[in-house]
Amino acid sequence: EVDSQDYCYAKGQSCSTETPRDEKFVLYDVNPPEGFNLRRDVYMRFAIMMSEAKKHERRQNWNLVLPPWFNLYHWKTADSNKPVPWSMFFDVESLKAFAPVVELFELFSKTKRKYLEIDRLYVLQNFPDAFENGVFDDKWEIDRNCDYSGSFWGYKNITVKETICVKYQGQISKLWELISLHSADKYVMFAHGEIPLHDYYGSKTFWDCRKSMKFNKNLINKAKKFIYEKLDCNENQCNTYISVHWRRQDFARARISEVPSLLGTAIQIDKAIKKYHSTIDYIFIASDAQNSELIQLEHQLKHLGYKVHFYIPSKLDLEQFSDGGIAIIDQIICSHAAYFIGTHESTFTFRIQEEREILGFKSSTTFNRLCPDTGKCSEPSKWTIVD
Ligand SMILES: C[C@@H]1O[C@H](OP(=O)(O)OP(=O)(O)OC[C@H]2O[C@@H](n3cnc4c(=O)[nH]c(N)nc43)[C@H](O)[C@@H]2O)[C@@H](O)[C@H](O)[C@@H]1O
Repeated sequence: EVDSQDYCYAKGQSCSTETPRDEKFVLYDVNPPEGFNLRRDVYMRFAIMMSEAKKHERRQNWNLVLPPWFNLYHWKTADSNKPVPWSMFFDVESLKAFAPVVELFELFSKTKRKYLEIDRLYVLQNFPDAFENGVFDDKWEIDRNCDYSGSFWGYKNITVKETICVKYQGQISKLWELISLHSADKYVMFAHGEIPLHDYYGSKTFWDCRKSMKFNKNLINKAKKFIYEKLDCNENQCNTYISVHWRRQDFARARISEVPSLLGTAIQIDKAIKKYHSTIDYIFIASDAQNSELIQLEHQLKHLGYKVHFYIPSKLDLEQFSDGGIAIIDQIICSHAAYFIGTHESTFTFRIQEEREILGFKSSTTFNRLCPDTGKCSEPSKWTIVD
């Protein structure tokens, strides 16, 4: 470990309180089955908490460690048992301009440590009854010492001094109350980071943080090249194509009251185009569907006179970008379309909608959903940008 005294003397300074030794770190992890796009929202909760901390004198030395992408349930193609840094998907300099974040590997290189011992790991858990006495209060309660079944993103050289289970509900800023229980702690981790909620969802700070989540340049370039070559557009707001996020797999099996059949999807896309943009004949479809379903949908839409495009990664693209990068490229292409139709309650769709708000599209071109073939179809929630 770099000794902060040596650091100060080497620089010929007297040691102020702001030395590397004083830097403290919050780490967090998310429930393993949660997907990529919910995890992006969990990051925002922590990033906003850490950025707000800069306003408090006693919290200014806290940093957030970006949890590597590791073993994601939906990512089956690439080598998913290697921890992937955030720079693969995001512009980390842009994240840093919003909040004090470091990649996990940077933590090792920064301190020249070979191992990391976390002072305290809080395993967050839900209260059995969130609405005790009919009200949802923000509260936490230390439960007991307990075990953690996570694997620290595959890092064998991370250990913990003490693991504590805590029932927790409410705003994320209350985590400071837990942190302050042991003021000498330098490395504090929260497991089940998805449990604390945003302090203010949809606020200006929320959107500032969201805007800072710029994608990795290679992914943007790949998506823009596709848009230019296949969808004939070189602008931020394209008027040459309509995009659809067609979430299938578990949604098609377990949410049949909320999603359309294959034929129903083609009919709805056709209707939406006729209603809003009758001159457009390019359709871009992002989907997690099986190839056989994509071929059938393409066939239906071609039959109705449309030119259908999918982004199909080459083997090299897959190796270079991995499943996560391919999903982002799909999202970027959807974001620039004249009109977007998403899947109800898919976080993949939500992130595209946010991107379109940032790009300045009219909300009426963004908050549209595929409906079930029959039965009720509620309006999608509209989370519009606050500048
Ligand atoms: C009901 C919940 O839904 C949640 O999914 P939902 O919010 O849509 O969105 P995600 O949490 O991102 O999970 C879906 C994953 O499936 C892939 N995927 C989905 N749609 C597309 C697409 O259009 N293109 C590409 N390339 N990949 C796609 C992608 O790997 C993505 O991370 C799940 O994470 C939860 O486990 C649970 O199933």
